[in-house]
Amino acid sequence: MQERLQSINLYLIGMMGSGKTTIGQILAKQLDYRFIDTDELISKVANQSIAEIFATEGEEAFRDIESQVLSQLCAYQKFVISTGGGIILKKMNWSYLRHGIIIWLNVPVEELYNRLKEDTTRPLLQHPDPLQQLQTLLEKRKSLYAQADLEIMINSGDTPEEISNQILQKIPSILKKQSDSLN
Ligand SMILES: Nc1ncnc2c1ncn2[C@@H]1O[C@H](COP(=O)(O)OP(=O)(O)O)[C@@H](O)[C@H]1O
Ligand SMILES: O=C(O)C1=C[C@@H](OP(=O)(O)O)[C@@H](O)[C@H](O)C1
Ligand SMILES: [Mg+2]
Repeated sequence: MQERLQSINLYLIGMMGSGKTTIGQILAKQLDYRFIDTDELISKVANQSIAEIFATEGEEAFRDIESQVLSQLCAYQKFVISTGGGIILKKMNWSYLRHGIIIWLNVPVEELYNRLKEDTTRPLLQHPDPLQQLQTLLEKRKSLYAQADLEIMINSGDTPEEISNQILQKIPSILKKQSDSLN
C-alpha cells in the first residue's frame, strides 16, 4: 500500500468531533507516515489555544492562519494531516487539499453531540443549543465535505482502529480512480 500511495499526503476532513485528530494518528502509524494536526500547529505558531485565538482575534483571523498553515504543509510528503472542521470553507484551501487524498469522516450529528457535549475547547460549540449548532453547521458544510475523494460513513460504536482500517481498505479504489483519469 505504501508503495502504491507514493508518499502522497492524506487529509482528514469532517465536522468537529468526527475523530480526525484521533484517527489521523492511528492511520499515520499504520502507514508509517508522519502525523500533523492543523489546529495543533496553529496553536504552536500563535502560542495560544484555538479558543484563545477565536476570543482575542476572531474566527476570520483564525481562518487566515489555518490557510497559511495548510499552504505550507502541502509542500511536504508522507503526512497524514488532520484538519479543523472548517478548513473546507475557504475555496483556496481546496487547491491545497487537492495535492493529496481527501477523506471525509461522516459521523451522525447526534454522535458528534454525544462526544462533544462536555467539551469546552471548541469555540463554535459554546452555544446555548450545541446540538442545533452542530446541525446548522453540518447543513452549511455538507456539500463541501462531500467534495472529498473518499467518504467514510461512521456509526456510533465504530472504534478508531476499525475506522482507520476501513480507510486503508478503501484507499486502493481512490488510487485506481486517479490513475484511470490520467489514462
Ligand atoms: N470512533 C470513535 N468512537 C468514540 N469516540 C471517538 C471516536 N473518535 C473520536 N472519538 C472521541 O471524540 C472526541 C473528538 O475526537 P477528535 O479526534 O478530537 O475529533 P476532531 O479532531 O474531528 O474534532 C474525542 O474525545 C475522541 O476521543
Ligand atoms: O469546525 C470548525 O469550524 C472548527 C473545528 C475545530 O477543529 P476540530 O474539527 O478538530 O474540532 C477547530 O479548528 C476550530 O474550533 C473550528
Ligand atoms: Mg481535531
